[in-house]
Amino acid sequence: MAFGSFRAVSGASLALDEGEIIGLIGPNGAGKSTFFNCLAGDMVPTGGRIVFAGADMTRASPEAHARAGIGRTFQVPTTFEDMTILENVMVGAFLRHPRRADAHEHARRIVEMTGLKDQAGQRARTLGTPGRKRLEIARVLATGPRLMLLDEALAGLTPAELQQAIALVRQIHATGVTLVIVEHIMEVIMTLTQRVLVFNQGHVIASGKPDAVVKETAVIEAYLGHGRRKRRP
Ligand SMILES: Nc1ncnc2c1ncn2[C@@H]1O[C@H](COP(=O)(O)OP(=O)(O)OP(=O)(O)O)[C@@H](O)[C@H]1O
Repeated sequence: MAFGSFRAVSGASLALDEGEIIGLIGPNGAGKSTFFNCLAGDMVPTGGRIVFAGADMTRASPEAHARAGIGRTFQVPTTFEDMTILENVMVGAFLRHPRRADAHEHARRIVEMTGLKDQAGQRARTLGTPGRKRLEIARVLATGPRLMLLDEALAGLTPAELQQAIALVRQIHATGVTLVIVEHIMEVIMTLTQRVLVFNQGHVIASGKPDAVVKETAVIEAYLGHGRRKRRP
C-alpha cells in the first residue's frame, strides 16, 4: 500500500486458516493499521491481492466485506451516541436479520454475551471506555462475522477489565470466529494469539508462534527492546 511515493506496507503476506487467532504487532507507524485497513476493505491496496473464502476482495467495499463475513472494530469506538446500547447492536444485527423483531432478538443475545445486558437500555453516550470497547465488539459480532478484525480493541482497560475482555475474545473464538488482532498489549498477544506477524517500517520482519517470535533479535531491536527502554524510569 503506497501513499504517493511512500510505501506504508510492502511485500506483506498472510495466509490465514479458519479458526486461527493472528496478532499483528510492531512499533508505531510500522504499517499494521494500513495492512489491517486493506484486509477490512477500508483501503484499496495499490498492489497485491486479498482473497477471502475463495472470493477476491481486493477492491470490494466495506459493506461487501461485512456481507462476506469480515467484521472490524475501530481503534476509537464509533458508537451512535444517542441510541441505546441495544439499538447500537441492532444496527449490526440488521445485516443478517432484516425484520426488526429478529434483529432485536439477535441483538439481545449478543448484548447478553458481551456483558452489556444491565446497560442495554442506556444511551451509548453514558458508557465509559470499557463499555465502549465492548459495544464496539458487540456491534461487529451482531453482523455474524466469520473473521473478526480487532484494532486495539482491548487498549485503555484496567487489569481486571483486560482479563474480562480477553475472556470475551476467547468466548467469541470458541463460537468458530477467526480473529486478526492488532494490539500493543503483549499480554493479549501472548495469551490469545497462535501466530504473530511483526511489522517494522512497512515490512514483515518476523512471523511465527508468539513465544518464539518475541525472542528474535530483530523483533527485540525493532519493537520489544525499545518498549522496555521507554518504560524504564
Ligand atoms: N492516509 C495516509 N496517507 C499518508 N501516509 C499514511 C496514511 N496512513 C498511514 N500513513 C503512513 O503510513 C505509515 C504506516 O502507518 P500505520 O498507521 O499503518 O502504522 P501502525 O503500525 O498502525 O502504527 P500505530 O501503532 O501507531 O497505529 C506511517 O508512516 C503513516 O504515517
